[in-house]
Amino acid sequence: MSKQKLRIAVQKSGRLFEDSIRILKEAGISINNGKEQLKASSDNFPLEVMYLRNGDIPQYLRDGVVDVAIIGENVLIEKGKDIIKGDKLGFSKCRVSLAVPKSFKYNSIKDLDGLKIATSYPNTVNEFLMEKGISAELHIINGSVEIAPNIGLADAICDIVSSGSTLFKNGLKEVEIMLKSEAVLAVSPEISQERKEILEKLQFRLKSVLNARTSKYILLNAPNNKLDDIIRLLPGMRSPTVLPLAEEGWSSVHTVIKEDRFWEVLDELKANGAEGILVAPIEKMVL
Ligand SMILES: Nc1ncnc2c1ncn2[C@@H]1O[C@H](COP(=O)(O)OP(=O)(O)OP(=O)(O)O)[C@@H](O)[C@H]1O
Ligand SMILES: O=P(O)(O)OC[C@H]1O[C@H](OP(=O)(O)OP(=O)(O)O)[C@H](O)[C@@H]1O
Ligand SMILES: [Mg+2]
Repeated sequence: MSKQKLRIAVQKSGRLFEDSIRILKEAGISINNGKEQLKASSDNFPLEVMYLRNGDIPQYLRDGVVDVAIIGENVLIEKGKDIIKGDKLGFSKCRVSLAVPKSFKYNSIKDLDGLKIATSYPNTVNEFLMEKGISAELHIINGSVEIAPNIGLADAICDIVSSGSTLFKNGLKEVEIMLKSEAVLAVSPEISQERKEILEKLQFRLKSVLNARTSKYILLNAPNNKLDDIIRLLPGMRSPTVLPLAEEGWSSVHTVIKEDRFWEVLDELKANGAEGILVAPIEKMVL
């Protein structure tokens, strides 16, 4: 095996840290030192982990000092348009939105023309406003953006929204969603061919973890005369496994299903005579 290691940047502390480490672990990659070290190696996969500030990661990727990173799409849109976005990782889902005080009579984006907007995402806001032909004065602040209207610093804000509770607590309402974001595996445009090969192995493992997370293994008993209908509802990976039950006229059907699809088809399965429906988690799923 090659001596080269793939260098991955992971947020040192914050919203992305725990889920980033968890997904690497579920992909079978053990990371030795704690994050106090700022740099750690895996002993069972050619990977070196650098713990960095989220906001600094696009520059490290651009310079080729790290090869890949787990980072919010929103940060790439703000300051890493030249970075390859890579696969979505399914966590840290949020949106970047404009919000105004509840009492603000908001009809359209035109209402923000000439006003002051506080944000940590100036490029994203500027681009959005420019597209709409609106000009506003931006106040760039790094945190606690939602407090800006209350202290008279701005008329509106642009920040990350997830549950909406920070907006609510600060008496604000979301009026425009500028973009939706989740964690992605971003890739440096400078990555070497040799490290790209390691990256492909990592991507394959991450996909298996993500497929497993969103899928369930389902087992049920079905009367034989309804098997065709039930199989139509549960196409599975290639096709379901059908095994005869000890009781004449009945079969056991085993298959894999996306979790959200399960709830959609449950009533139809029951209407077709399915019984004893069991749903179990899947640890890894290799397609
Ligand atoms: N409330 C939230 N819900 C879901 N995802 C979020 C939320 N807030 C932030 N995120 C996502 O997690 C990423 C990291 O957010 P976090 O607040 O931990 O870092 P930061 O303070 O912006 O960065 P740094 O590491 O530079 O201090 C964001 O870029 C965004 O993609
Ligand atoms: O819609 P909500 O679920 O309330 O989430 C949104 C809040 O979460 C983030 O802040 P965070 O808690 O990461 O604090 P920070 O400003 O210190 O990064 C973001 O900047 C918002 O303030
Ligand atoms: Mg934050």
